[in-house]
This record gives sequence, structure tokens and C-alpha cells, in this order.
Amino acid sequence: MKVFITRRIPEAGLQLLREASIEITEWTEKRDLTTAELIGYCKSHQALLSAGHNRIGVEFLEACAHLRVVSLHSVGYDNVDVPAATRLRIPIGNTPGVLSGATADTAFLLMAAVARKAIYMHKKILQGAWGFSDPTADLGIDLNGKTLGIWGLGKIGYEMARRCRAVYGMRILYHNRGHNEEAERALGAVRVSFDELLAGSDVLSVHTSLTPETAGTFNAGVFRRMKPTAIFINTARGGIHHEPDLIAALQQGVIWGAGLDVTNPEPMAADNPLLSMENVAVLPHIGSATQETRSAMATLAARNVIAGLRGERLPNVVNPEVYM
Ligand SMILES: NC(=O)C1=CN([C@@H]2O[C@H](COP(=O)(O)OP(=O)(O)OC[C@H]3O[C@@H](n4cnc5c(N)ncnc54)[C@H](O)[C@@H]3O)[C@@H](O)[C@H]2O)C=CC1
Ligand SMILES: O=C(O)C(=O)CO
Repeated sequence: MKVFITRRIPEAGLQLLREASIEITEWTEKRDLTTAELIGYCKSHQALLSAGHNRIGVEFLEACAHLRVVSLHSVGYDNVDVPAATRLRIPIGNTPGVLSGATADTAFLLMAAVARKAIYMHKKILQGAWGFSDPTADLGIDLNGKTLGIWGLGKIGYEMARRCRAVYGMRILYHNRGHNEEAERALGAVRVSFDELLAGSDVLSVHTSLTPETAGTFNAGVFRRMKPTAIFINTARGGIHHEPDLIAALQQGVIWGAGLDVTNPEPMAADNPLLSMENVAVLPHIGSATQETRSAMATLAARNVIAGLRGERLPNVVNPEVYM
């Protein structure tokens, strides 16, 4: 049995695959494969382990319908045409849970960095501009006692809310498809309408998945319904905000600041105006990038491959309908 891996993954996952006597082919070039290349490699393999965000679309899936499993090294699966995979009875695996803490840490650090203009001030030192200290200049804002709004209170949203409640005593509002009873009980979180979330949040943090319903939601009209003092945080997917509208909202003072771990497109161009704004912090999609978390993700992704190749149900399957 052979698995094709699209980017190097941590040793913990590779070791599990070797122990299960699975032959590994790794793509080691530092660029994404084209669909044609991916099809070419997968023809001679029975499993695909996709790290990074290769498009797993209908063209690929139809050409590789022999695959017993497509295992993602991520929790997000917006890069996959899941209905097509289900139709072709290809199980799709992902890595939920193990990255929730690390990704929430990233949202939290972006929030704190924006509130205190930390990245911008660091850049000023590098430019030799640490000069005379003016007590009225470069002031940030306190987060203590402020209101956090979470859009998408699932696993990562919950971890972000828990951190903000514990450290800053923040009041938690959330808008989610259903109730999150644990968050309501443990954190006093209050479920509100989307409009109330926009109007009531001092910090609004996005944690939904990227779907046709959530794509482009944060646009000019939505930013205008937020507080002019609000901080917008997105660690979910860049496609959920409209980037030119976000730039304009920040330039015009419609909202106060933004912290992004995800951009649209990725990578972000080095001359993007967001990178030179005072109240903005941008990271290059490093939400889950800790040694422990990436090893845990590699382990889950390898377990999905092993189960798929053995004809067993994947431990974490995105499309359980394939088993019906
Ligand atoms: N920056 C990074 O490196 C990472 C980013 N992510 C992103 O974070 C996302 C969330 O991950 P998890 O918390 O594990 O997923 P999850 O499935 O536990 O939580 C997502 C929540 O959003 C809610 N939701 C979805 N669409 C909605 C809508 N239209 N309106 C209201 N609520 C909606 C769901 O009900 C669910 O509660 C992933 O899909 C992925 O895109 C995940 C890991 C790392
Ligand atoms: O898991 C995901 O969805 C990511 O974005 C990277 O960890």
C-alpha cells in the first residue's frame, strides 16, 4: 500500500505509517503541485495525505476515484469538493481538536498585539525610530472588562473565549448555528443575533469554517455595523473577509484595528497596505504551528490513512455518508 504526501509532515506521522508497512512518497519541492501533477502521482498510490491547501476538486477526484482515502493535515476542508468525494465514495479525513488550543493562542496573541500596536512599535525600533517618548502618542487600548464577540463558537472559538474570559474577564457574546451550552454554563457566554454581535463586540473574532454561506461575509456594509473602536480578528480563513473592504474600513476609521492569521490571497503580497498600518497585526497562517500541535495533527492524519487503507472507518471523517 502506498501513500502520496504533498508536503513534509512531522516525524510522528511518518513513523506510524512506516510501522503500518505503508510505502511513503513525499513531494519535497517548496511549491504546490498542479492538479495534473497530483493526478499523475496519485495514479500509482492508494492514499493521499494532503498537507497545505492543495485544491482537491472534482477533476482530481474523478481522475483518482480509486483512492481509498484522502487525509487532510488540517481541520479545515474548504479546499475539498466534499459532495464530489462522497458521490465517488472517497472518505475525507481531517484533524479536529488537537489544534484548537494553538489556534486560539494565535487569535489571542493577535488581539493583544493589535490592542497595544505591538508589531508596529517593533517595526519602529527596527527603523531606528525609538526616540523621545511622548505620553500622548502610540496609545493602545485596554482589553480588561471589554466584550468579546465570537462568530462560530465551535472548538477553536470556545478556546479563544475561555482565554479572554480568564485573562481579561471579558464578557462573551457569540453567534453560532446552534447553542453552545458548555460556553453558556462555564463562561457565561450569551448567544445573540449576527447584528447584535456586530453592534456589541469590542473584539470580534471569526472562527467559522469557510463555506459558500460564510465567504465574503465581512465586507464594507458589515464593518459599518461594528463599533468604530472594534478590533476584527480572523484566524479562520481569509475568504471570510473582503480584503479591500477591510483595508478601506481601517483607513477610514470605520473599525479601529485588525489581526489576521489568514489572508486573501495567501501568501499576502509584501506591499499590502495592511502591513504598514499601526493597528494591524498579520501572521502568515501559523495558527497551528507549534511542535506539539503539528505532531498531533500528523498522528491523526496518519491514523486516517492507515484506517482508510485497511478499509476501516476513518477515526475523523468529514463525510460519514460514504459509510451509509
Ligand atoms: N489559522 C489556522 O491555522 C487555523 C484555522 N482553522 C480554521 O478554523 C475553522 C474552525 O475550526 P474548529 O473550531 O475546529 O471548527 P468547529 O466546527 O468546531 O467550529 C466551527 C463553528 O462555526 C459554526 N458555524 C459554521 N458556519 C456558521 C454560520 N454560517 N453561522 C454561524 N455559525 C457557523 C459551527 O456551527 C461551529 O460551531 C476551520 O474550519 C478552519 O478554517 C483551523 C485550524 C487552524
Ligand atoms: O487546520 C487548518 O484548517 C489550518 O488552517 C492549518 O492548521
